[in-house]
Amino acid sequence: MSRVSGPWPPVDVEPPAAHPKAPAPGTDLGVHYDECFGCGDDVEAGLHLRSTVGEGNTVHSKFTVTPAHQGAPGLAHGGLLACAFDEALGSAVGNLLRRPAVTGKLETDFRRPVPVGSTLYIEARLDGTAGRKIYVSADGRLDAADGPIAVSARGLFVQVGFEHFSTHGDPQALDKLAEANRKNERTRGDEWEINP
Ligand SMILES: CCCCCCCCCC(=O)SCCNC(=O)CCNC(=O)[C@H](O)C(C)(C)COP(=O)(O)OP(=O)(O)OC[C@H]1O[C@@H](n2cnc3c(N)ncnc32)[C@H](O)[C@@H]1OP(=O)(O)O
Repeated sequence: MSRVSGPWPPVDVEPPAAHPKAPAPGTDLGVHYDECFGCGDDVEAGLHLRSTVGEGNTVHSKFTVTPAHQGAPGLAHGGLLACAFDEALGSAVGNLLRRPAVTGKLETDFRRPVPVGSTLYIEARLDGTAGRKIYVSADGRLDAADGPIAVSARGLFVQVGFEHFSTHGDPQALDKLAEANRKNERTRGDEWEINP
Protein backbone atom coordinates (compact mmCIF):
# COMPACT_ATOMS: atom_id res chain seq x y z
CA MET A 1 0.00 0.00 0.00
CA SER A 2 1.37 3.40 -0.92
CA ARG A 3 1.85 5.99 1.80
CA VAL A 4 1.34 8.77 -0.70
CA SER A 5 -1.79 10.85 -0.12
CA GLY A 6 -3.29 13.23 -2.64
CA PRO A 7 -1.84 16.65 -3.42
CA TRP A 8 -1.54 19.06 -0.50
CA PRO A 9 -3.22 21.43 -0.06
CA PRO A 10 -6.04 19.74 -1.95
CA VAL A 11 -7.48 23.03 -3.26
CA ASP A 12 -6.03 26.28 -4.56
CA VAL A 13 -4.90 28.34 -1.58
CA GLU A 14 -3.67 31.78 -0.73
CA PRO A 15 -0.22 31.84 0.86
CA PRO A 16 -0.54 32.08 4.63
CA ALA A 17 -0.25 35.63 5.92
CA ALA A 18 0.73 35.84 9.57
CA HIS A 19 -1.36 38.26 11.59
CA PRO A 20 0.38 41.59 12.31
CA LYS A 21 0.13 40.76 16.02
CA ALA A 22 1.49 37.23 15.63
CA PRO A 23 4.27 36.55 18.13
CA ALA A 24 7.80 36.79 16.73
CA PRO A 25 10.02 33.78 16.04
CA GLY A 26 11.54 32.53 19.28
CA THR A 27 8.48 33.41 21.40
CA ASP A 28 7.36 30.72 23.85
CA LEU A 29 3.61 30.29 23.41
CA GLY A 30 2.60 29.04 26.84
CA VAL A 31 -0.66 27.31 27.70
CA HIS A 32 -3.95 28.40 26.05
CA TYR A 33 -6.12 26.64 28.66
CA ASP A 34 -4.93 24.98 31.87
CA GLU A 35 -7.39 22.10 31.41
CA CYS A 36 -6.45 21.38 27.79
CA PHE A 37 -5.35 17.77 27.40
CA GLY A 38 -2.73 18.83 24.88
CA CYS A 39 -0.98 21.60 26.79
CA GLY A 40 -2.71 22.24 30.13
CA ASP A 41 -0.75 22.17 33.38
CA ASP A 42 -3.81 20.96 35.32
CA VAL A 43 -4.12 17.69 33.39
CA GLU A 44 -1.71 15.33 35.09
CA ALA A 45 -1.83 12.64 32.41
CA GLY A 46 -1.97 15.17 29.57
CA LEU A 47 0.68 15.79 26.95
CA HIS A 48 2.05 19.04 28.43
CA LEU A 49 3.07 20.05 24.93
CA ARG A 50 5.19 23.20 24.78
CA SER A 51 5.45 25.38 21.70
CA THR A 52 7.70 28.11 20.35
CA VAL A 53 7.27 30.22 17.23
CA GLY A 54 9.68 29.26 14.45
CA GLU A 55 10.73 31.02 11.27
CA GLY A 56 8.55 31.14 8.17
CA ASN A 57 5.03 30.44 9.49
CA THR A 58 6.07 27.51 11.67
CA VAL A 59 5.57 26.54 15.29
CA HIS A 60 7.91 24.11 17.03
CA SER A 61 6.38 21.93 19.73
CA LYS A 62 7.64 19.09 21.84
CA PHE A 63 6.29 16.61 24.33
CA THR A 64 7.68 13.63 26.16
CA VAL A 65 5.83 10.32 26.06
CA THR A 66 5.02 8.99 29.55
CA PRO A 67 3.56 5.65 30.71
CA ALA A 68 0.15 7.41 30.80
CA HIS A 69 0.34 7.69 26.99
CA GLN A 70 0.88 4.01 26.21
CA GLY A 71 -0.99 1.86 23.74
CA ALA A 72 1.16 -1.27 23.55
CA PRO A 73 3.57 -1.82 26.46
CA GLY A 74 6.32 0.75 26.23
CA LEU A 75 4.92 2.45 23.13
CA ALA A 76 2.87 5.59 22.61
CA HIS A 77 -0.78 5.18 21.67
CA GLY A 78 -1.41 6.41 18.12
CA GLY A 79 -4.47 8.38 19.18
CA LEU A 80 -2.43 10.33 21.69
CA LEU A 81 0.16 11.07 19.04
CA ALA A 82 -2.66 12.37 16.82
CA CYS A 83 -3.75 14.53 19.77
CA ALA A 84 -0.25 16.03 19.97
CA PHE A 85 -0.43 16.94 16.29
CA ASP A 86 -3.92 18.42 16.68
CA GLU A 87 -2.55 20.64 19.43
CA ALA A 88 0.63 21.57 17.56
CA LEU A 89 -1.26 22.37 14.35
CA GLY A 90 -3.95 24.27 16.26
CA SER A 91 -1.29 26.28 18.03
CA ALA A 92 0.22 27.27 14.68
CA VAL A 93 -3.19 28.33 13.34
CA GLY A 94 -4.28 30.19 16.46
CA ASN A 95 -1.04 31.97 17.22
CA LEU A 96 0.20 32.81 13.73
CA LEU A 97 -3.11 33.65 12.05
CA ARG A 98 -4.91 34.74 15.24
CA ARG A 99 -8.18 33.34 13.95
CA PRO A 100 -10.38 31.08 16.11
CA ALA A 101 -10.57 27.77 14.27
CA VAL A 102 -11.35 24.13 14.94
CA THR A 103 -10.03 20.94 13.42
CA GLY A 104 -12.21 19.73 10.56
CA LYS A 105 -9.93 16.97 9.36
CA LEU A 106 -6.74 15.43 10.69
CA GLU A 107 -4.69 12.85 8.84
CA THR A 108 -1.76 11.13 10.54
CA ASP A 109 0.97 8.99 9.03
CA PHE A 110 2.67 6.81 11.66
CA ARG A 111 6.11 5.98 10.31
CA ARG A 112 8.06 4.72 13.34
CA PRO A 113 7.08 3.49 16.80
CA VAL A 114 7.40 6.15 19.49
CA PRO A 115 8.68 4.63 22.76
CA VAL A 116 7.75 5.77 26.26
CA GLY A 117 10.45 8.17 27.44
CA SER A 118 11.12 9.56 23.99
CA THR A 119 10.49 13.19 23.13
CA LEU A 120 8.71 14.12 19.94
CA TYR A 121 9.88 17.33 18.22
CA ILE A 122 7.04 18.60 16.04
CA GLU A 123 7.36 21.28 13.41
CA ALA A 124 3.94 22.54 12.30
CA ARG A 125 3.60 24.85 9.31
CA LEU A 126 0.85 26.90 7.72
CA ASP A 127 0.41 25.74 4.14
CA GLY A 128 -2.31 28.07 2.90
CA THR A 129 -5.81 29.38 3.33
CA ALA A 130 -8.95 29.26 1.22
CA GLY A 131 -11.70 31.38 2.76
CA ARG A 132 -12.45 29.86 6.17
CA LYS A 133 -10.33 26.80 5.41
CA ILE A 134 -6.80 26.71 6.79
CA TYR A 135 -4.42 23.98 5.64
CA VAL A 136 -1.55 22.95 7.89
CA SER A 137 0.94 20.11 8.12
CA ALA A 138 3.58 18.85 10.52
CA ASP A 139 6.40 16.38 11.02
CA GLY A 140 7.34 14.88 14.38
CA ARG A 141 10.92 13.76 14.89
CA LEU A 142 12.25 11.39 17.51
CA ASP A 143 14.39 12.77 20.31
CA ALA A 144 15.92 15.70 18.42
CA ALA A 145 14.85 18.49 16.09
CA ASP A 146 16.83 16.72 13.35
CA GLY A 147 15.94 13.17 14.43
CA PRO A 148 14.13 10.66 12.22
CA ILE A 149 10.52 11.44 11.34
CA ALA A 150 8.20 9.21 13.39
CA VAL A 151 4.83 10.80 12.60
CA SER A 152 3.58 13.25 9.97
CA ALA A 153 0.20 14.93 9.86
CA ARG A 154 -1.97 17.11 7.66
CA GLY A 155 -4.90 19.05 8.92
CA LEU A 156 -7.76 21.22 7.78
CA PHE A 157 -8.85 23.79 10.33
CA VAL A 158 -12.05 25.73 9.78
CA GLN A 159 -12.37 29.29 11.02
CA VAL A 160 -15.32 29.75 13.37
CA GLY A 161 -16.86 32.57 15.37
CA PHE A 162 -16.57 32.69 19.13
CA GLU A 163 -20.17 31.48 19.35
CA HIS A 164 -18.83 28.03 18.36
CA PHE A 165 -17.28 27.81 21.82
CA SER A 166 -19.98 29.65 23.76
CA THR A 167 -22.80 27.66 22.16
CA HIS A 168 -21.26 24.20 22.25
CA GLY A 169 -18.80 24.55 25.15
CA ASP A 170 -19.00 25.41 28.85
CA PRO A 171 -19.99 29.09 29.27
CA GLN A 172 -18.94 29.22 32.93
CA ALA A 173 -15.51 27.84 32.17
CA LEU A 174 -15.20 30.32 29.28
CA ASP A 175 -16.05 33.23 31.61
CA LYS A 176 -13.44 32.07 34.08
CA LEU A 177 -10.85 31.72 31.35
CA ALA A 178 -11.74 35.15 29.91
CA GLU A 179 -11.20 36.73 33.31
CA ALA A 180 -7.80 35.08 33.65
CA ASN A 181 -6.84 36.07 30.11
CA ARG A 182 -7.83 39.71 30.61
CA LYS A 183 -5.03 39.90 33.13
CA ASN A 184 -2.44 38.93 30.53
CA GLU A 185 -4.18 40.81 27.70
CA ARG A 186 -4.60 37.70 25.57
CA THR A 187 -8.06 38.95 24.73
CA ARG A 188 -9.33 42.48 24.33
CA GLY A 189 -12.61 43.30 26.00
CA ASP A 190 -15.20 40.70 25.13
CA GLU A 191 -13.69 39.85 21.80
CA TRP A 192 -11.73 36.59 21.57
CA GLU A 193 -9.03 36.82 18.97
CA ILE A 194 -7.82 33.23 19.23
CA ASN A 195 -9.17 29.96 20.51
CA PRO A 196 -10.09 29.71 24.15
C1 LIG B 1 -3.94 29.29 20.53
C2 LIG B 1 -4.94 28.28 20.29
C3 LIG B 1 -4.46 26.88 20.43
C4 LIG B 1 -5.58 25.93 20.19
C5 LIG B 1 -5.08 24.53 20.13
C6 LIG B 1 -6.25 23.59 20.12
C7 LIG B 1 -6.08 22.53 19.09
C8 LIG B 1 -7.22 21.56 19.14
C9 LIG B 1 -8.25 21.91 18.11
C10 LIG B 1 -9.39 20.95 18.20
O1 LIG B 1 -9.21 19.80 18.49
S1 LIG B 1 -10.98 21.56 17.87
C11 LIG B 1 -12.00 20.16 18.34
C12 LIG B 1 -12.23 19.17 17.25
N1 LIG B 1 -13.01 19.74 16.18
C13 LIG B 1 -14.34 19.92 16.30
O2 LIG B 1 -14.94 19.66 17.30
C14 LIG B 1 -15.04 20.51 15.10
C15 LIG B 1 -16.40 19.88 14.93
N2 LIG B 1 -16.95 20.26 13.61
C16 LIG B 1 -17.61 21.42 13.45
O3 LIG B 1 -17.89 22.15 14.38
C17 LIG B 1 -18.01 21.79 12.05
O4 LIG B 1 -18.10 20.64 11.23
C18 LIG B 1 -17.04 22.81 11.41
C19 LIG B 1 -16.98 24.11 12.22
C20 LIG B 1 -15.60 22.24 11.26
C21 LIG B 1 -17.50 23.16 9.99
O5 LIG B 1 -18.88 23.44 10.05
P1 LIG B 1 -19.50 24.75 9.40
O6 LIG B 1 -20.95 24.53 9.29
O7 LIG B 1 -19.03 25.95 10.15
O8 LIG B 1 -18.84 24.87 7.96
P2 LIG B 1 -18.99 23.93 6.68
O9 LIG B 1 -19.46 22.56 7.02
O10 LIG B 1 -19.76 24.72 5.65
O11 LIG B 1 -17.47 23.82 6.21
C22 LIG B 1 -16.75 24.98 5.83
C23 LIG B 1 -15.82 24.57 4.70
O12 LIG B 1 -14.90 23.60 5.24
C24 LIG B 1 -15.03 22.37 4.52
N3 LIG B 1 -14.90 21.27 5.47
C25 LIG B 1 -15.39 21.20 6.72
N4 LIG B 1 -15.09 20.02 7.29
C26 LIG B 1 -14.38 19.34 6.34
C27 LIG B 1 -13.79 18.05 6.33
N5 LIG B 1 -13.83 17.24 7.38
N6 LIG B 1 -13.14 17.68 5.22
C28 LIG B 1 -13.06 18.50 4.14
N7 LIG B 1 -13.61 19.75 4.12
C29 LIG B 1 -14.27 20.14 5.20
C30 LIG B 1 -16.43 22.41 3.92
O13 LIG B 1 -16.50 21.56 2.77
C31 LIG B 1 -16.55 23.88 3.56
O14 LIG B 1 -15.81 24.12 2.40
P3 LIG B 1 -16.29 25.25 1.34
O15 LIG B 1 -16.14 26.56 2.07
O16 LIG B 1 -15.35 25.12 0.20
O17 LIG B 1 -17.73 24.92 1.02
